[in-house]
Amino acid sequence: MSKNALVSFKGTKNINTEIQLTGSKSECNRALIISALSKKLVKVENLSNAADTVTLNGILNKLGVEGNEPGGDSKLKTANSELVDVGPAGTAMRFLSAYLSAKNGNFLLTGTERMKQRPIGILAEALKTIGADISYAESEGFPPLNIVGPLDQKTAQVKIKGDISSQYISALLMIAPILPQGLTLEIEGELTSKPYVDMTLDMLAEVGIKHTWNGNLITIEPQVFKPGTLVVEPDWSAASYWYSIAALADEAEIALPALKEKSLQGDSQIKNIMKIFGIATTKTDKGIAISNLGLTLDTKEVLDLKTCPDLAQTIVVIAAALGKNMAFTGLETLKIKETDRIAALQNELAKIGVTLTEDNLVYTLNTDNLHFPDKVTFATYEDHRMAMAFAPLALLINEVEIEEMQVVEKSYPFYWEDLKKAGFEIGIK
Ligand SMILES: O=C(O)C1=C[C@@H](OP(=O)(O)O)[C@@H](O)[C@H](O)C1
Ligand SMILES: C=C(OP(=O)(O)O)C(=O)O
Repeated sequence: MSKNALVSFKGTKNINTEIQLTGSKSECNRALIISALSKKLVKVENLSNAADTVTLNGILNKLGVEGNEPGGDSKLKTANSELVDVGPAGTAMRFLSAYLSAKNGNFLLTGTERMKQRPIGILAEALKTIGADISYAESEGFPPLNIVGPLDQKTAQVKIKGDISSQYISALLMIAPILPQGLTLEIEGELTSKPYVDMTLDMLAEVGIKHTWNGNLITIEPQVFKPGTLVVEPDWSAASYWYSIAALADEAEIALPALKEKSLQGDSQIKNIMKIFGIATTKTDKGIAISNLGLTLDTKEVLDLKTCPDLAQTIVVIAAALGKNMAFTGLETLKIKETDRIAALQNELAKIGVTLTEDNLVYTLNTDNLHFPDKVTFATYEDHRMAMAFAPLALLINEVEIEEMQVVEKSYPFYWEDLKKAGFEIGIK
């Protein structure tokens, strides 16, 4: 049964703590797929306890690594398909669509009701062009998918739209080395969430997979994985909530061990963005430390979040709470994530008198009527990032109630324990 968190922070708002963040779910989910494709020649270290990673790991372990090579005519003729349920994990859905297409077997790939509304047609059609046997089990263009593998490669050249989700591109790039002809992806339109494609290519490079990227063409030839270990870094998207806590506190010194300034994760750019809100990041022997310098900058610039969509809720909520009428671009993909994150932000910010309005793809905050009631209950819409972005408001609101507190498990299961460690009181209703 779902429970709500009652979050408060009594006394002076000084935060002095050290938080050991879990591994990046994006890095983990790539590492797990790469490890399976390499038939376990590649090992993974520092696996995250994020539910999305636990789910993908469980699925891959159950499927085993036999039959991971396309090309033969080993298709299973059986009518019975194996059910593969990713729950709410977007990366697992997208990466497995490609992975299962290349694997010998007959699969029904599905997820939560929300997952069935998150588009997958661009990836499924690209896979079909390559030679995969995929059909839509319910609605055209959406999960669940019927997949009969292994694919019989027809072509190495495939066009793919870049502006809906980078996960489609990462999914294809990871299977490219094991395809008999490799792959050349021609990215059409603007590439959204580019750092996630860089992360995929960097992790492939770590295990010996070379690529070329010229203009909008990315090519990976057939290649073998080099044995090795992919060591997962802590999650920078999770770190963003500690920047938010630092920004809303009166004073803050927060150590985040093992976090790397130079990271494979694009969300590490939170360290630059948060300078606007007076948060300094320093490198330490153990990792990084963040502190509140007590001065915020007046920014008139429009902040483009196209390369870091998972930071959007964190940043929009901090700006709203600090009364900054900032403007943002690059938020187009937020509508197809765990929930329609634009609508969710609009609904919940209204509870503190803030509006977020769109004009020509520019989203502007109006905080002229910002106020903090004694208690506010925030809905989370089955979205971990709604819970984690709004809970820090307990530094400004006497009591914050976060509905369905367990949503955080998707990427950061120990979020509530870590808040307690930092001095927050967490009641459960
Ligand atoms: O590849 C990844 O690990 C991810 C890519 C991003 O999605 P989009 O490419 O759909 O923006 C991001 O929002 C998601 O949380 C993780
Ligand atoms: C969008 C997210 O995840 P996914 O697309 O993998 O479900 C997220 O973690 O914010």
